Amino acid sequence: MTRQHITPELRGWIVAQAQAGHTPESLLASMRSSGWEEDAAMQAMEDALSGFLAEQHAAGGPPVPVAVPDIATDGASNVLDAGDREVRIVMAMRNPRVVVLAGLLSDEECDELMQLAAPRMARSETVDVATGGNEVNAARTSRGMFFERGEHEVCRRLEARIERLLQWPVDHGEGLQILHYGPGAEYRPHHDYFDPEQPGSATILKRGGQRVATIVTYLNTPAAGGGTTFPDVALEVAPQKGHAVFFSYDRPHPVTRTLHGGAPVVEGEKWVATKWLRQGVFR
Ligand SMILES: O=C(O)CCC(=O)C(=O)O
Ligand SMILES: [Fe+2]
Repeated sequence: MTRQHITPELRGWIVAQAQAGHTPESLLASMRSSGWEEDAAMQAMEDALSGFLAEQHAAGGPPVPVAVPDIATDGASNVLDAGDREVRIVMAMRNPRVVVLAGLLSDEECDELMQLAAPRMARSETVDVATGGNEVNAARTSRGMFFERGEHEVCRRLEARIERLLQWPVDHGEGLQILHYGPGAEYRPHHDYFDPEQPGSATILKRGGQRVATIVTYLNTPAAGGGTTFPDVALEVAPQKGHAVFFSYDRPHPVTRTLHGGAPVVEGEKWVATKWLRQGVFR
């Protein structure tokens, strides 16, 4: 394939078409009909759009999007093969990308994770973006702990299912985090990615790069409250034992509309297992 030169006019046209919501397929068809070869047209589209996004970023716009894990939800079936278990799609939305799954864990597996975590629970800390260390945070009144990746058989099972459903290597994930919320406890809305503007982020990002997706699995069903909220899109996911909510963010920026939180538990308690997926290998 010869790489054809993209004139500024063509580049402008490609960007304008994409912004107007035309699909890559229709752009490709237009370029093919004006004599472009398919491979060259695809390359030109990619060059034009990535060049445009890089300029936007340089001009203070959002960072350039990266590839993120996803769950295939456009097939005819709402049943997914997680390897050793079938998992069902409860709901899926595109922007932000949010998918709710049923049956990611069995009741017994949920119980086992809570039991294994219980003796190790401490007041939750969040990563201190100013220093790269950990801090206790008033916006997060849960208690929590981290398992090492693959620390127990039940962790390995969950990690293998997630790897298979997301087509994202196990070693691109952090260890499971278990959180426990008592009555009134909450996790106020936040983003899970690391803010590149913060001085501590560079240190954090050396280990595995950015977080690009989250999967929160509910280990029990709270008596009342404790939903996972997405305030940008007024969505609330009801916590149910064994269900999980997946969401992805292709850049560390609010344009991803992935602001989310754990609403206060009104009655009873709430246990979750959170898995964060990274861009690269997390060691
Ligand atoms: O508890 C929830 O519903 C959300 C947990 C969460 O946002 C997190 O662990 O990052
Ligand atoms: Fe979160």
